[in-house]
Amino acid sequence: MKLLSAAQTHALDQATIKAQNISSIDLMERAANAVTDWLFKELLLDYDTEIHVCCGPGNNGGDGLVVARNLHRAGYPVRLWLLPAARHSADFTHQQHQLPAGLAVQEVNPDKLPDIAATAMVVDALFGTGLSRPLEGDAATLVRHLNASGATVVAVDMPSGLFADAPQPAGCAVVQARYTLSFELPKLAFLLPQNAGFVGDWRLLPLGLDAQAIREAKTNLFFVTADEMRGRFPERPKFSHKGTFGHALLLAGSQGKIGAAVLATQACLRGGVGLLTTRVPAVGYDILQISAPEAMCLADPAADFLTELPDLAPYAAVGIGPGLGQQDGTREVLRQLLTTAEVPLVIDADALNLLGANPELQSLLPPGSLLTPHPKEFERLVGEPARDDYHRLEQLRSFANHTGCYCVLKGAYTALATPAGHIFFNSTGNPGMATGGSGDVLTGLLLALHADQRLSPLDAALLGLHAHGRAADLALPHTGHAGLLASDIIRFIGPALSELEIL
Ligand SMILES: NC(=O)C1=CN([C@@H]2O[C@H](COP(=O)(O)OP(=O)(O)OC[C@H]3O[C@@H](n4cnc5c(N)ncnc54)[C@H](O)[C@@H]3O)[C@@H](O)[C@H]2O)[C@@H](O)CC1
Ligand SMILES: Nc1ncnc2c1ncn2[C@@H]1O[C@H](COP(=O)(O)OP(=O)(O)O)[C@@H](O)[C@H]1O
Ligand SMILES: [K+]
Repeated sequence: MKLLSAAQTHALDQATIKAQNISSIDLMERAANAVTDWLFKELLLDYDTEIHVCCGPGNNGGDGLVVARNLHRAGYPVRLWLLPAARHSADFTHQQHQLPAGLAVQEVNPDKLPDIAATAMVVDALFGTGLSRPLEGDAATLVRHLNASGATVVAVDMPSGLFADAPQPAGCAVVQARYTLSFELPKLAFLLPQNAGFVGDWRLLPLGLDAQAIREAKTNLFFVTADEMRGRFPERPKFSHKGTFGHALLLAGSQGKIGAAVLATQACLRGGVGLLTTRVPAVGYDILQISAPEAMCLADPAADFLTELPDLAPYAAVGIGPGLGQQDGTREVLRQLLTTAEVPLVIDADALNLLGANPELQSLLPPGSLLTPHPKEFERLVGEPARDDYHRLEQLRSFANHTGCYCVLKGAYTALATPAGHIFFNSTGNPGMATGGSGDVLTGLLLALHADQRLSPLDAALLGLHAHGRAADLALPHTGHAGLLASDIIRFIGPALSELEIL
């Protein structure tokens, strides 16, 4: 799915109105009816629920007027609050004239704000994508009052005060929604950790926007859905053999962190690799052979950390990083790998930290490699803390662009930046994955997919990120969030990948 800016969203509304020969009021009715349907179906409101609908002066407010009208007609005791404003949009004014006589309407008085019980439901229709500056004055006062009430806030399109595609200054008033009901396409703001407290759980409601206009909209930001990934993982041909799926080399582990090598090894095997050789320091040899008999093990001459790069000739892809440590000898293994490898590289964990501590190594990165930092590793890599999540995305894009590499930023909605400047947000996964070893599993899985010559580097990365989160989602009913272990993710890699084989 494309992520569009506020301006593009507006243009898409206009294109839909033209293509479908409808009025903007028709589109507003569709939007507001979708919101009302959702409230009926999902919130199961009692007829004595206290409901407040707060409307701003634009079309977001217009949506709110229609929602209030719908709820009132359905017999709910709705109170409608209008924010004082010098001007209103034409569609707002039109909808204001359609309000039924029995519906209680009041203008917000900042000196006597509405009494709102903590058990109430509030529909926030103050501002949507038309927000042009941070909230202040009456609007900010009302928003702070709503947030303090403890009521369940359902935001229409956007939590009011939040920009769809840009940061707002710290401390600004922004609605803290329990749910945000947006239309058809998500907004970039929904995917960033700094906005989680405002957006709450977000849902996309159908609006029937013009498909051709969506196809033609230009963007370099995408939210990757399960529907889009289906059919992109090629089935295994009947006469395939282990050579068909590539021989991968994994460089991992150090004294006390052989577990990371084991997890990445097992995940790589479950990722469908044809053959896997794992290189560990000698201390890890027995452990690895016992815990992953399907993998071959090459012990380094050193006991506790890697000091020598094996001959790379047999391998279709190389992964490096999980549990590696940052010893000088290991740094030299990394340097040698970067200068000699002619196959795709997957670079994670301490290999990233070594790249951060030794920036001269970054110029050796073979173009097309995949790096998988979490935000802290990414900060070490670029050597500069991000101002906010939007700035971090720009750093990510610029890093991918100047190194010619694919670079991931891990977390909820993991982002993948490509050398061409696109950013893809992953849609799978859950907070149970915030536990040691989840990232090692990702590295192993990505390595398997990079060794599979049938996949482009981009498809390998997108499929790996999607399947990793999906495997954790499949494990969740068996473990719960707290009980989810990295090894549970490994168990469900197979089923997660199978889902992606079928259209
Ligand atoms: N355009 C369309 O056809 C549709 C629009 N829809 C709704 O319309 C919304 C966008 O409507 P608008 O473009 O009218 O924009 P908004 O309703 O989000 O806000 C614009 C209004 O708020 C004022 N404003 C902006 N920032 C302010 C601030 N900080 N303090 C005080 N006033 C401020 C503007 O001057 C303008 O009057 C969407 O979010 C969505 O909810 C939906 O009804 C679907 C159809
Ligand atoms: N709240 C979350 N929601 C979804 N995915 C998450 C969440 N927290 C962590 N993850 C995923 O789990 C993995 C954690 O990786 P990482 O931080 O490297 O862990 P480790 O180094 O312990 O293996 C990443 O793929 C990340 O996207
Ligand atoms: K809103």
